[in-house]
Amino acid sequence: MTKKIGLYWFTQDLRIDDNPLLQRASQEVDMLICLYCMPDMTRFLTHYTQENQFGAAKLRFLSQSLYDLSESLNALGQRLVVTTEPPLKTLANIIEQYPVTHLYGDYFAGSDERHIWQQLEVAFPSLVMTQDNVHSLYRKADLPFSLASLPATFTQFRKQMEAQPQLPVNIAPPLSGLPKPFDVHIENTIQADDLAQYQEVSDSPPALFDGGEQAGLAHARRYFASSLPQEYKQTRNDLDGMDYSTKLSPWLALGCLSPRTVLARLAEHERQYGANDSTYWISFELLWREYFYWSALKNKTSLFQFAGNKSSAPLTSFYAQRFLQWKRGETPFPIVNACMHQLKQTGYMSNRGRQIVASCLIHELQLDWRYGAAYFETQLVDYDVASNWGNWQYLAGVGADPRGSRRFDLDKQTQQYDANFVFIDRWQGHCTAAQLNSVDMVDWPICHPMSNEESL
Ligand SMILES: Cc1cc2nc3c(=O)[nH]c(=O)nc-3n(C[C@H](O)[C@H](O)[C@H](O)COP(=O)(O)OP(=O)(O)OC[C@H]3O[C@@H](n4cnc5c(N)ncnc54)[C@H](O)[C@@H]3O)c2cc1C
Repeated sequence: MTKKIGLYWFTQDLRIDDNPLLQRASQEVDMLICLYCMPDMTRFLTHYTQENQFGAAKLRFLSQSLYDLSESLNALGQRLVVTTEPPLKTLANIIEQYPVTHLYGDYFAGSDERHIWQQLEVAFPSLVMTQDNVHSLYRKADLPFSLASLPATFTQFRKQMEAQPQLPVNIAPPLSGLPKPFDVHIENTIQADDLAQYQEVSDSPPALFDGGEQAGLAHARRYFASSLPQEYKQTRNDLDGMDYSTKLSPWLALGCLSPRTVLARLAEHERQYGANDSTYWISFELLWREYFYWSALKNKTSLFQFAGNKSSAPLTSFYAQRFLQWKRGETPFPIVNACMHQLKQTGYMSNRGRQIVASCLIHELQLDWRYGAAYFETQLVDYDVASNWGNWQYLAGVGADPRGSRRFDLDKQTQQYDANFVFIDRWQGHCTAAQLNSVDMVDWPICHPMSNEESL
């Protein structure tokens, strides 16, 4: 009998625990290839961000996560192949050159991955291709509506999901082993030792997060064993520190942690400490993540379009200088600068901070929101296509917000969240020379009046 050879394409599902798709592959095929293709700075990203590489914290977290996955796969008798070659070319080459019978992949929220999947479906009609929801809390069959009738707002979505008799938090049983690896020759692979070396980027500050499933599980265990979730709702809008919010997003974003596992830990916490408004609010935020995920699947490429899912685009222009100031944290707004420095150095920014800097880019700097979203994509350790682009659209008034765009008063935000400038001082937000325009409407350099000291 001919052997069944499977190819598992890892993307944002870098884990063994609660991975129903890997579970399925382990039952269906005799041999398996486990593949991950490193993300690259696409032309789109380079164009929108004027950057040519990802942030150091993001790369470190990713490589740690891949190293951890590779170790876990080894322990189950498997091997992870990591390549810098693009996914479509790599997948197509493997399927053409080797007797691959089955292909497995997550239900990707990203349109690039979905496009690749569709191209493979057309090119290899006899290949058995299986997708499952590894990244999300729900599976498609759990939704009480079809994707086409996904509610237009988060509140409607949440109400319908919460009205379900019981949240379907079925965690896949642990894997006891995996089919043997099938040997393939792939160009430009990265060895596990090199992934380990990636972890130490010499000139970057100490990392906030350790990548990988083991670190993610340990973090979730620690967080939910503490009393922190009891006051989450009161603290979640803080700007700095590790304890004011769950800090689960980096592991959730790369799929090192399953959202179902997080909900199970939350339920354990509630049994031990009691449920309150704050513990409920953690599941509320996870529902936001879920809403953005299903919206991305429904809205497809409009997630990246200027007008989003509206009929007309916002009125903006492009000011290269302003965008550069925003990225570098050199705007006239100290709180924005502090947040942007924090992002650059750590790969992380609080939810409040993200709302503040996005509002600044959209309203004060009057830039196209996609420049901001793309820059976040290159820097965030917890970058998630659906949550990132969905939140940006929401704030720009072209997404799922029934209220239209949201402008944050930056002075008020500073008074409310950093009245004593502790955060601004720590992240060096004061930028004395900052001004928005360096040239006037006919490109003539603007001379600002000299200060008293300079004029003496
Ligand atoms: C402009 C902008 C861009 C963003 N980009 C991303 C992104 O790329 N990846 C990402 O995971 N989150 C993104 N968020 C959402 C949110 O800021 C982060 O999830 C949160 O700050 C992560 O920290 P935490 O895990 O401590 O969150 P917590 O406050 O502890 O929340 C728990 C979990 O709920 C989810 N969550 C919380 N808030 C949101 C939200 N607004 N939208 C979607 N999910 C949410 C996350 O999975 C988070 O880990 C963005 C928000 C804004 C305003």
